[in-house]
Amino acid sequence: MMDTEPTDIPGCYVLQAKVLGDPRGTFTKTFHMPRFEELGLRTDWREEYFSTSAKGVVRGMHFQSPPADHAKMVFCLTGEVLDVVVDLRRGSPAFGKALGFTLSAENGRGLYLPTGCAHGFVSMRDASGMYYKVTSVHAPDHDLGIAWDSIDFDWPVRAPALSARDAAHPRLSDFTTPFAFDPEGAAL
Ligand SMILES: Cc1cn([C@H]2C[C@H](O)[C@@H](COP(=O)(O)OP(=O)(O)O[C@H]3O[C@H](C)C(=O)[C@H](O)[C@H]3O)O2)c(=O)[nH]c1=O
Repeated sequence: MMDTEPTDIPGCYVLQAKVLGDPRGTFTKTFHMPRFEELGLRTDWREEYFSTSAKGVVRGMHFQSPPADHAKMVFCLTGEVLDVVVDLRRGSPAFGKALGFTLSAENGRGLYLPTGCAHGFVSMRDASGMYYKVTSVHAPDHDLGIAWDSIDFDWPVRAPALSARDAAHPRLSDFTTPFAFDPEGAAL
């Protein structure tokens, strides 16, 4: 059954799924409504999607601005990524803090991000598949980002493959956050 590990960003948790193996391969459950409710995690998901990335690709750092902001959960279904989250919530004790977590099909680890955090990753192997659930539908006008290399994080790549959009995001130092930290809601 799913377990969570708190991180140094309030409301951001590592999700540890149980990877069940047998001679055919593996079975990993990434969402279970009663368990998520028991863990105090959101269950009001509105969209899910997945992407595949070649080795050395960076996607991020993305978020959706209010009123389309969302909580997000991600799992790496194939390959391996270094998943990165940065806290953009004014007043958070971890404001501006960036953390990285190795996610892979083998380790069954996912990440749960509350609203007000930006998300990205670098693919560490070819064809790394990332699966997402988010609590709001895609809103192109609110689908924003921060330059991947402007956060306080030591990426293992120096010249990654980026989309033109990701190459053009503002730097964190030039960004005025629309998010405020809510100590009551930190668990979500
Ligand atoms: C997110 C999204 C994208 N799109 C379209 C827009 C583009 O034509 C195409 C690829 O979009 P984008 O380059 O933004 O995809 P990623 O760079 O993988 O972005 C994702 O990866 C980062 C790391 C995240 O954390 C975000 O959840 C998500 O934005 O799909 C849609 O039609 N619906 C959607 O919900």
